[in-house]
Amino acid sequence: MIEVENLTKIYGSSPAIQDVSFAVEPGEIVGFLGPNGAGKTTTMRILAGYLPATSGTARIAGYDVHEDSMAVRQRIGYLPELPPLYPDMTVEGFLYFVSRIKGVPAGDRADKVNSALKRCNIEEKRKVLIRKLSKGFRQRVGIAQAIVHDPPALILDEPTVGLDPRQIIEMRNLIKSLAGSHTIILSTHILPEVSMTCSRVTIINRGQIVATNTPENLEANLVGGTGYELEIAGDSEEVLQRLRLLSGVSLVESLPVSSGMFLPENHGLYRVVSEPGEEIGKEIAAALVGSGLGLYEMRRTRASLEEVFLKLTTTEKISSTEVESEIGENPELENPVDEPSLVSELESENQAEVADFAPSNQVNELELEKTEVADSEMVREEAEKEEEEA
Ligand SMILES: Nc1ncnc2c1ncn2[C@@H]1O[C@H](COP(=O)(O)OP(=O)(O)OP(=O)(O)O)[C@@H](O)[C@H]1O
Repeated sequence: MIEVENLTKIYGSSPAIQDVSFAVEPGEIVGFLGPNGAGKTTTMRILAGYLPATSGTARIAGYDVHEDSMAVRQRIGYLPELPPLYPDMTVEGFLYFVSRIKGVPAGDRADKVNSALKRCNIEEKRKVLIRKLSKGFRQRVGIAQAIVHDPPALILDEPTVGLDPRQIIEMRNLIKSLAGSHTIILSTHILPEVSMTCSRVTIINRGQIVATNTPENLEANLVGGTGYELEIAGDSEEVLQRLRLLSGVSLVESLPVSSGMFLPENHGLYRVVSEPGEEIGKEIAAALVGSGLGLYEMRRTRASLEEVFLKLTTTEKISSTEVESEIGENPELENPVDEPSLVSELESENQAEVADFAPSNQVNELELEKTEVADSEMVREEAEKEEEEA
């Protein structure tokens, strides 16, 4: 559903992302995980058609995000880091408005809006002005606007940023409930987000993909095999010998008893690590119990996703002088453009024009962003007019 091949984006002379490739299968939720500045937002914006890549391709449902941006926009829902909501519209009015912009036929709008309100659990807020909503509810309205036209793919950029712990849980549950009927890519720098929400994770660091796998496999690969910690009663030499005789074992050792920990006499702590990919918990238990040794505790231990993440992303930080000189050289950093309005669908014609005349997608980026801002202002006015009429 989402295919990204060798995507590169260069700002000035520094690459924000380099040769990024990954794919998201239909119905999957993939986490795009990386530390600050890794290139997540850049990738999400390219996927959503709001930023042209310097090179490489990205396709959604078979359509190129640059060449067929109109077709792509009809097939995606995009939640930028700062959702573009109109504070003086009611939730319902805003969703009607968005559904119209997204091309939902007039006769279907009520159904689509009701369904988005229901799925995001904001039905009781339908008549409330957006500016009166808490951050958590605004974020749900942000998701509702992304799904109101029922797109097959959702691109969510840091969907839980700024939410309190309860709102984070609610948002994760909402995202999980959307999987299956939607293919989702969500960017985050928060680890539990991916292990709790995503079936696969792609880790990006300093603009490059450093790993793609399920959270479980990433953890298992780091350790090599599965680790087991055991509390066993019996002669220590005999215990070690029994464990070493097991097949599929790569390491057996006795562990020191930490101070403050009480163990009955004749009990000891041990650690066993299996060969890569082997699960030998049952065999360990059978061998110990079969030989009359007392197995009091057995616990599987694995590297946490946090360890994997740190291992893959811990690199030297650029010095502040480098950052300053980067800012000095690049006017875009000094004058960042607002996150594009979701309603800049209207820009598509202008964008097509820009694309026609620009020799490479690198050239038209500033034009594209200017168009986004201009359109967002135009649409804001239109939205206000519509609200007054209502
Ligand atoms: N308009 C721009 N001009 C110049 N450099 C930029 C621009 N936008 C982003 N960058 C740079 O590109 C790199 C990737 O930025 P990006 O915003 O994609 O990272 P991120 O992973 O989303 O970070 P965060 O988690 O902090 O939002 C950073 O070094 C950033 O400074």
